[in-house]
Amino acid sequence: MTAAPQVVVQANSDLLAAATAARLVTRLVDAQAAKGSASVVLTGGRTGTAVLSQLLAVPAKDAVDWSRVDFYWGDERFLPTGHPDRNETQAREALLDHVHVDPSRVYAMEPSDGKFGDDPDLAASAYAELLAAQARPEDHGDVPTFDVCLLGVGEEGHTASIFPSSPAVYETERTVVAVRNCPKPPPTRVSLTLPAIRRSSEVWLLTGGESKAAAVAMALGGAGEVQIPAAGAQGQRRTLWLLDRAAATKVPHMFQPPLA
Ligand SMILES: O=C(O)[C@H](O)[C@@H](O)[C@H](O)[C@H](O)COP(=O)(O)O
Repeated sequence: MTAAPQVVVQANSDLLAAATAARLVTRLVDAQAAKGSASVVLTGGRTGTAVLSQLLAVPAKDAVDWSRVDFYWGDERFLPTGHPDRNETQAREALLDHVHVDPSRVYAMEPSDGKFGDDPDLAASAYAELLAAQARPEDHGDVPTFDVCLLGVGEEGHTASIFPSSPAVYETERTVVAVRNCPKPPPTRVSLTLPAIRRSSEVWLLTGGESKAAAVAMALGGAGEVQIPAAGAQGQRRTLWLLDRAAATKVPHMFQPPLA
């Protein structure tokens, strides 16, 4: 059972990133208060990376014990270590290098020059094994119950590196897969699958700009996940669409906030 979508709209993309960062601090603080640690799945893309940068500006950011946060990725561009286009590289530059994380709790997906060489299938299998090892009995599966899974959304409705009508979107068993011939460069990636994403406690889809309005409207309007993979990204307890006004222009009326 997953949670029906909720929509929160901010005036512009900067406010979207800042408000999401503040919301994330609160979510991590609450998770740590409840169980001593917190887990977050990071996303690549402009919006996701902007949220990480904005986290540094959140006055209460150090209410989070960053050494007790488990960091995962929803997807990774399959590139060499330190490549500027890797989501890990961008996340380290935006946030992880600036707060006191526990390096052993930062779970990056293998690079293309890592221990599995340039085989993305082996890198995907290794990450699936890592997730299974991190899962506890109460998670009821081979993926930890991530406190929050951050996801971006593409113009054609992709999320993570799960693209419309792609082999990844049809995956029902594996939790992590290699993605080849990706329409968004670079072509080779490693990605969580929708079944893995749906093990999250909360899924936050964050996107802005007019170019995303159609995909957002279709996802919230009932499109299937094969056509709009972001529509299949739902959390066990909460599914939150965090938008700016430009991306929300076509959101179905049922999601419009009550008039003040
Ligand atoms: O590795 C990636 O590229 C991301 O994981 C991808 O899913 C991204 O989040 C969306 O394409 C949105 O990207 P923007 O926020 O830059 O539009």
